Amino acid sequence: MTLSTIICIGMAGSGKTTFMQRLNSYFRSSKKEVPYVINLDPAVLIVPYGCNIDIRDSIKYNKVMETYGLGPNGAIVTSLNLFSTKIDQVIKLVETKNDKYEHVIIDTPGQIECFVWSASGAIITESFASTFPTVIAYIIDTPRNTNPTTFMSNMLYACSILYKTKLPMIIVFNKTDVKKEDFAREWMTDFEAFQTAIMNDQESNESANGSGYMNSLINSMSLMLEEFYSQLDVVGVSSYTGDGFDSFLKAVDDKVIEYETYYKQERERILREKEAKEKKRKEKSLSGLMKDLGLNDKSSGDSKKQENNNNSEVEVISDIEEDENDGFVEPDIEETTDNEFKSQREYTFPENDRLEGEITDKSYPDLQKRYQAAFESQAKPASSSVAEDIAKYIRQ
Ligand SMILES: Nc1nc2c(ncn2[C@@H]2O[C@H](COP(=O)(O)OP(=O)(O)OP(=O)(O)O)[C@@H](O)[C@H]2O)c(=O)[nH]1
Repeated sequence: MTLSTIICIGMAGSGKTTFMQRLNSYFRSSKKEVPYVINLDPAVLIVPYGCNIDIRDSIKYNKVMETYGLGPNGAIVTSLNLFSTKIDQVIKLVETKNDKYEHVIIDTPGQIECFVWSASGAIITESFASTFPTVIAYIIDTPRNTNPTTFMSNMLYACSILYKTKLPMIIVFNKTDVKKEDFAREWMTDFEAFQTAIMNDQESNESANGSGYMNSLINSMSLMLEEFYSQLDVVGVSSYTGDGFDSFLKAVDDKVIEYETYYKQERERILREKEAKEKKRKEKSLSGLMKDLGLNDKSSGDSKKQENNNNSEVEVISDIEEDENDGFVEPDIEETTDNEFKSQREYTFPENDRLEGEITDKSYPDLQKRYQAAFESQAKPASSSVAEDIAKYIRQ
């Protein structure tokens, strides 16, 4: 069995959380399958579905605001940053579930830009995508996108996410119990129908929208979007009634195959290119450093070896920690509102490592020693004349 990941992204209020709740219950009732559920929204008050991993267990959003003096969005980004420092542990934990689960479903913050455009959002997405076949479900509030201009803006956002994440994407028109997604399908396949919608919109808003600039911009963009539409699967669902979830899961299966046949190779190629570039950059900066230190080629070769040796010994913080607790700690039951789901929780950060993410001597007792050893092995010894000069200077 191969685990695949579905990351739900969408504008605030598009219905991501309700969609996750329905998807979770749909898996259980219709597919007789239990999905592995992750909540990455640190600011949500109540999560109405059972979570296996909840960012709120590790990071207290209110405390992040207080501690760092941040506003709501800054605190979401900072919370994600803190969480992303431990993403390797989360991935390792999820990997151990490979035999038991088929799907991991992930809810993201409603403030879409906090996740999509932040470094941590990229790290989290990338970590999942490089370990499991990963699909983006872009959730759209259908009734609110009946205006062609709003529709176009939303599609451009989806387009930018597709090109940023380089992952297969399913456009999910949610709330079809209120408004069917047919109009959107038509706009996505028939350029003239979309032009007509724009013209109608222009006529009805003539007084408010005097200049035709916006509409001509939209016209040209819609041509560009044709290419984007061709890469998408489109489904209409109602998270209220459960309508359309069959098609959604079918689309997920198709996209997983697409991931395996196309995206995976493409990602690996990009990764190889990145690694080669990084290697070149490191070599260049190392030779620059050696030159600055006045070392000749032979010694620089030795130093390179030494550096490589040191690098191979360096562990990431979480590796050190892992030896101690393997990523599992007791969940903090009292502090959350959704106690009924708490028993499923599997992952929080260790208590002394919460929030500030500060590396203390207590948490990592040998870190200081290792830094010292690395420093001593790398540092250039001061010549005796320099030492004398320094001593003279101190005596003065
Ligand atoms: N009619 C209808 N309403 C829905 C549907 N899905 C969600 N809603 C409503 O849309 C509103 C927003 O839903 P949420 O699930 O909270 O949306 P969200 O995207 O998670 O919101 P944020 O996390 O705040 O960004 C709520 O009032 C839901 O009840 C649906 O399929 N049909």
